[in-house]
Order: sequence, then C-alpha cells, then structure tokens
Amino acid sequence: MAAASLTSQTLRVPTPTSLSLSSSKLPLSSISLRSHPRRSLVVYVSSDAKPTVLVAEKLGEAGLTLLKDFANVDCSYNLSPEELCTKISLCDALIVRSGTKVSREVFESSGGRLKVVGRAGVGIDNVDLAAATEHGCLVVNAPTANTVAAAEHGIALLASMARNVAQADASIKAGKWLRNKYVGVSLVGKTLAVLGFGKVGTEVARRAKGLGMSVIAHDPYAPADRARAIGVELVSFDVAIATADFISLHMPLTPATSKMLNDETFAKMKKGVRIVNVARGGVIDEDALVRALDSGIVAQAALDVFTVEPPAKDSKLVLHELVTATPHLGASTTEAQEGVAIEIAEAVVGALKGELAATAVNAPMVPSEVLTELKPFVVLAEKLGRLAVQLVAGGSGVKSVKVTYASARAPDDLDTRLLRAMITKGLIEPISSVFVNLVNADFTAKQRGLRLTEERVILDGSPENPLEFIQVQIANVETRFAGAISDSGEVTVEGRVKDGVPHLTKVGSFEVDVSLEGSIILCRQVDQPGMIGKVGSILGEENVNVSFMSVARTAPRKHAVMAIGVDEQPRKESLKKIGDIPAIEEFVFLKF
Ligand SMILES: NC(=O)c1ccc[n+]([C@@H]2O[C@H](COP(=O)([O-])OP(=O)(O)OC[C@H]3O[C@@H](n4cnc5c(N)ncnc54)[C@H](O)[C@@H]3O)[C@@H](O)[C@H]2O)c1
Ligand SMILES: O=C(O)[C@H](O)COP(=O)(O)O
Repeated sequence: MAAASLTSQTLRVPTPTSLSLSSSKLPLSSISLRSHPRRSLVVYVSSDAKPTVLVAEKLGEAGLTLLKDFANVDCSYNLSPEELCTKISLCDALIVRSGTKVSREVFESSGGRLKVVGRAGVGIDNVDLAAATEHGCLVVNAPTANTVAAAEHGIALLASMARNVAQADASIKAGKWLRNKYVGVSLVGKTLAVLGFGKVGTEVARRAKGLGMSVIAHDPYAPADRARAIGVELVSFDVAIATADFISLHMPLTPATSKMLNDETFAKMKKGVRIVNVARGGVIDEDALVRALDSGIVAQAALDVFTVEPPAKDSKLVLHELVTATPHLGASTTEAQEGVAIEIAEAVVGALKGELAATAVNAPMVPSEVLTELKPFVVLAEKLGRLAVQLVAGGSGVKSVKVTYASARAPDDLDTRLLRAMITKGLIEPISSVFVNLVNADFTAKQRGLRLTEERVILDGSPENPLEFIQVQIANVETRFAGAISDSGEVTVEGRVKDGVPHLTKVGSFEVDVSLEGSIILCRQVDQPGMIGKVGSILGEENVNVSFMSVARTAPRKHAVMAIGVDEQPRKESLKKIGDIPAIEEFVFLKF
C-alpha cells in the first residue's frame, strides 16, 4: 500500500474580479449546518432514538442527571472484560474512571456503534487510543476538575510520610505508644523536585512553597516563565533527582515515562530521598523501588498509584514498612467527583450531539468560534469530496488528491483540519463501508493509501470570509464524465458558499453554478439553441423539480457543460431520454 501523506503549500495570486461576488451575505449566526445526522462533524447517533450511555464506574449524581436528560443511562459497575465487550454493542457512549480497561477488544466488539468514550478523570492510559481512533471513536476526558484534589492528596502524603502518620496510627491502634520510633523529618527548608510540571505538579509546587520548601521542577514541555512566576526553577532530570530531598511525580504514563524511576536513576539520587507518587504506578519500576528502600537510597515512599491496581495482597512494596499507601484516592473528594462527573457528562453529551469536544484526546480541538465560521464550508468540503469521487470511473483507484483552499486569510489564520477530514469523508464513504469522521479521517486515508495534499492560494482582498473556494482534484484516474477533466488532466470540482449554501462552481474547466442541496445531473453537449428546454421538459414530464440550472461553454456552438440541480431522483428511463438527445455527448447523475 502506498504511504499516505498530508502536505501543504501556499501560493499568492491576485483576486480575479469574479471572485469578489461569492461571499456569504448572511450573518454567521443564521447559518445552520444542513446535514444528515450521519454526516455530523464528529460523531452521530440515530436521530430517531435516544442514545445509550454505559457508565461503567461510579459517577457523581450531577453528571448522571445531565446524562439522563439526553440519553438512556445504564450504570453497570464491576463488569468483567467479557461482560463489557458484550454490553458495548448496545451502547453509543461509555464512561469510565481509571479502573476499567477500554481495550481494542471493546472497540472491536462495539460493531461501530460506540462513538464516544468519556474518561471521568485525567489519565487516559487505560484507554487504547490507537484502537479508538481506528474505529472513529472519540475519546474525551475531564482534565481539570480533579487537579486540586490530586495536589492536595500529594501534599497530604508528603506531610504524613515525613511524620510517619500512617505507621504511628497503626501502632497506636495496636496498643503501642512508640514516641521514639516515629520521629519524623521536617519539610521546611528542604528541596522538593516536582517531576511533571503540569496542572497537578504546579498546584503541588505552589502548596509546597507555602510550607517553606524550596521547589525545583523538571518537565521537558513546561514553559520556564510559568515556573518562574511561582518561584520554581526548571532543571534537567538529572539535576532534579540528584538535588532533591523529596521527589513528587506528576507526569502522565506514556512509553517515554514508563519506569522513569529505576535502578539506574535511584542510584543517582541523594541518599535518604523521599518519594511521593500520585501520578501513575507505571512511572516507577516497583521492584527497583523495593531495592532502593531496602538499601537506604530511598528513605520513604508514599504511593497512591500502582502498576497493577489493586496491587497483589502480598505486594512487597505495599507491605514495606517505609511505604505509606492509599488506594488511588487522589481524585476522590466529594467536590472533585461532582466536578469530574459534570465535566465528563457535558463532554459526552456534546460529542453525541455532533459538537466538537474541547477535551478531545484523539481529535483536533477546533475552537467553537472557528467551527461556527467554517460550518457551511464543512458541508461544502464533504459534498465536493462526494462529487469528485462519483466522477471517477469504477476500478480506477483513488490514490492522489489535491485540495486547494483559496482565501484572503493568512495561512495560519485558517484551520483546514476539519475541512480536510470532511473531504476525506466525502471521498471515502461513497466507495466503501467505512464510516469516516474527524477522529479517523487521517487514519482511514492512510490505511487506504490515499495521498491528500493541501495547497493554499492567498487571494488579495478582504479576509472577512474564511474561504472563497475549495477545489478538489483527483489525479491519475479514469473518469465517468470526460467534461470533469481539467486542462491539467485531473478530475476537478470546485465550490463556494453563497448565502450560506454550498454551490458547485466548476467542473473540469467549465464554470457552472449549481446549489449542492439535492442531486445533480451533469451533461456535456454541443452548444446549440433549445438544449435547456429539451432537458427541462423531460424532467418536467417526470415531475422532477429543477432547483438550479447552469450552462458553461468553451465557445459559442462548441462544447458546453450543463449542471442541473434536482430535488428528486429521476427514473432511469428519464435519464436515458436525456442521454438520447442527439446533441448530448455524455451525462452523469450524481447524488450526495
Ligand atoms: N492519583 C490520582 O487520583 C490522580 C488524579 C489526577 C491526576 N493524576 C495523574 O497525574 C498526572 C498529571 O496530571 P495533570 O492533570 O497534571 O496532567 P497534565 O497533562 O496537566 O500534566 C502532565 C505534565 O507532565 C509533563 N510531562 C510529560 N512527559 C514528561 C516527562 N518525561 N518528564 C517530566 N514531565 C513530563 C507534561 O509536559 C505535563 O506538563 C497524570 O498521570 C494523571 O493521570 C492522578
Ligand atoms: O487520572 C486521573 O484523573 C486520576 O488518576 C483519577 O482516577 P480515578 O478517576 O480512577 O479516581
């Protein structure tokens, strides 16, 4: 299979005078996305039935109430992997916390019905993102509502570890009074290294400064000025671990962070270092931590998260007397759970309605104002893709597509990801059984060996409209309609948005103008009087309503292309009658 690639380039051309007439006259707020539910932007559910949301782990009441207003909600906790796979084929959305593995099998078992996975929390390491994307399933999370709870738990573990609170509590309950054994260490004046200076790490750092600690941080992606603003110095990983009296972990679990703390890195730490982990168990090599605790390199550890949860009952790490352990409680405050439940319910309902999610994990996030502006162009993009592919002769194999966006806007002021995804959808769906959306468009194109290149043409003029026209060209294919081949040899269609409605404005080298609202008949004929009347009366006799008609010609009495928009699909016999008109050289019926 040919490697797929998405490339782009930019050209600057003066605006032809005819282009200035094509802008939308409607205020953007009055433009609605006229699209079948199957063609919604990201995901869709059948409009005639309420969607079903499976909530597989306990979720706050406020979130459940929001979900129930919109969907049938099935709260089934503690499902086995097999039970989850069985249930999932009846669900449009799934909501989980960190305790449910959403594996490839789950997506495969859903039979294409699962459209959204909502992770009621931050970490998405329990969701197979690659499988979700391949199945066109959006994954959303709730990235902000539990930040403070996790930071507070980190600080609670830090302080209680330093003062042996958990161990002392267990001993006093066992009838002992060990005042000498549980002498702790002070926090004030000590150096805390925060590894992962994101939302939780930043809040931990802020609080630790309040406790009089000196805070350094390591995060390859965090801006130094954000750290400086709260009096934290960003340092290299090696400096952080070699300098710290306390290390607090706050990075996600990824292949790059897996077992970041291991025999080698423990050996570089200050002897007697104390470690807090409220991130993910997998960022520490747990066997290496046991060795470091036994050897005295690590004086104590406080752990909320484990590689396997729940950990084995005889886990050496959990049972170690220098370890304080909690069962993944970082996000477990009443306030955080209500917040997370609302955040995830809103994201899932929005996604099921076809809205782009602000917390999408496996799809581009497009700001809502950009989306509003692009809506009619999104419809145009998909329709041009559908039109172009229908002009290709069966068996040709669509491999190379060039998309040209003409706009007066600067390239970085026009986000084309959504348009590209919808063109891909339009190109692929009519010739396959694959459902394409914003989530899986690039993946599906790549899988099919479809190479889509993007080119920007910058027009002089007002940048008020995001786009003047979109052109789709398919190279190296046979066509069903020779009139669609441009002078440069590609199947070419071009369109604009007029008064909020997508129009086809070019076929091959012929400039036409037909609204893309119903279906289209394209005829190529010898230009001569009476053609419009002949075709019009055949359609009229068949009670087929013509919505638009447009003729373009190379020169008087030479070749012409007639584009006819029709509200109903003509019968085969009527199409044949059109084809039988002697001057008609070829015709094609195209539907969306
Ligand atoms: N224990 C709990 O209940 C609980 C609660 C909330 C969050 N968490 C976990 O805490 C972690 C952080 O959450 P967050 O909301 O702050 O996420 P975040 O995305 O805001 O921050 C993560 C930070 O880690 C950084 N990072 C990535 N790779 C790194 C590396 N190799 N070294 C150092 N830093 C690296 C990122 O740049 C980012 O700034 C996540 O793993 C999340 O799942 C746990
Ligand atoms: O990543 C997170 O948000 C936390 O680990 C919380 O996980 P939980 O929802 O399972 O408590």
